Amino acid sequence: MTVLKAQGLGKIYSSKGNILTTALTDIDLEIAEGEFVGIMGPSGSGKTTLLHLLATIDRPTSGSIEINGVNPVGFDDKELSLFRRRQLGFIFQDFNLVQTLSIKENIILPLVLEGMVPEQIEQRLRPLAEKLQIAHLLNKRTYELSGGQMQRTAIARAFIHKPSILLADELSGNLDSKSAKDVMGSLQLMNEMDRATVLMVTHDPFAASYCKRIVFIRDGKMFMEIRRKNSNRQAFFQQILDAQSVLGGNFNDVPFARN
Ligand SMILES: Nc1ncnc2c1ncn2[C@@H]1O[C@H](COP(=O)(O)OP(=O)(O)OP(=O)(O)O)[C@@H](O)[C@H]1O
Repeated sequence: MTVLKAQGLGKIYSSKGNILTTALTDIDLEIAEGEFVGIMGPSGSGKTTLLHLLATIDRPTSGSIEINGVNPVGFDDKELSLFRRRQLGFIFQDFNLVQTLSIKENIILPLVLEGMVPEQIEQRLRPLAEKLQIAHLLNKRTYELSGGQMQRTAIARAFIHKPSILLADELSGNLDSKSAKDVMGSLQLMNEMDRATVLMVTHDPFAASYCKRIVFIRDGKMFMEIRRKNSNRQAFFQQILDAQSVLGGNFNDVPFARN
């Protein structure tokens, strides 16, 4: 089943003085249920723009987007935020957790907003927290957690309402290599065991090596796509590095030692 379908997506920004910047041109992207897709490309190639369009945070200049068969084009702001809250799960580089809430309160927030009863919330929370190895942290506050623990909390919050797709923006960007490994392993677990559909933007070839498919963009256009053939993540990591060298440009590379 197709979860996300983008056709002919284009984005032109106009800034002060009527200067136009073409950020994206004619992007087609289809993501099926259970896929784990990475978007990579040199700095300024349009990755964040693409993620914002797919997340319905920004509107395309041309083309269309369907999420779960729904094109949100005519939605007003209120309908759009409800659509986003129900259909999408977000994971950000800086975690975006609420500091005044406990870890548990942070995770269950999407269910509380939907008015779910406490027993049902608990039934959703427990197995998810255990799977992400944060069950022992539920009564703590965000400042008591490590970066990796905070990001696993953010994954739990993004997934607890069973969104159609998880959208992640540089989720390993603020993490040391051990935490990045744990967080990517957790995301992989959600993908493999719970069939979470994941789309992530990343600069980091190590994080990207957990994906099953990588879409490379350059100068706002689709450049190439590579797929992981088997469970050999190290081989895929090498394939990603090779693709980056073909692509050229500034990738803000991270040390390769992580592999
Ligand atoms: N709000 C904006 N107004 C005008 N131009 C913008 C805006 N946002 C992005 N751009 C331009 O659009 C192009 C694509 O930017 P985008 O941030 O999507 O790239 P990126 O691949 O995410 O880059 P990076 O890896 O450095 O974060 C760039 O030329 C950028 O300067």
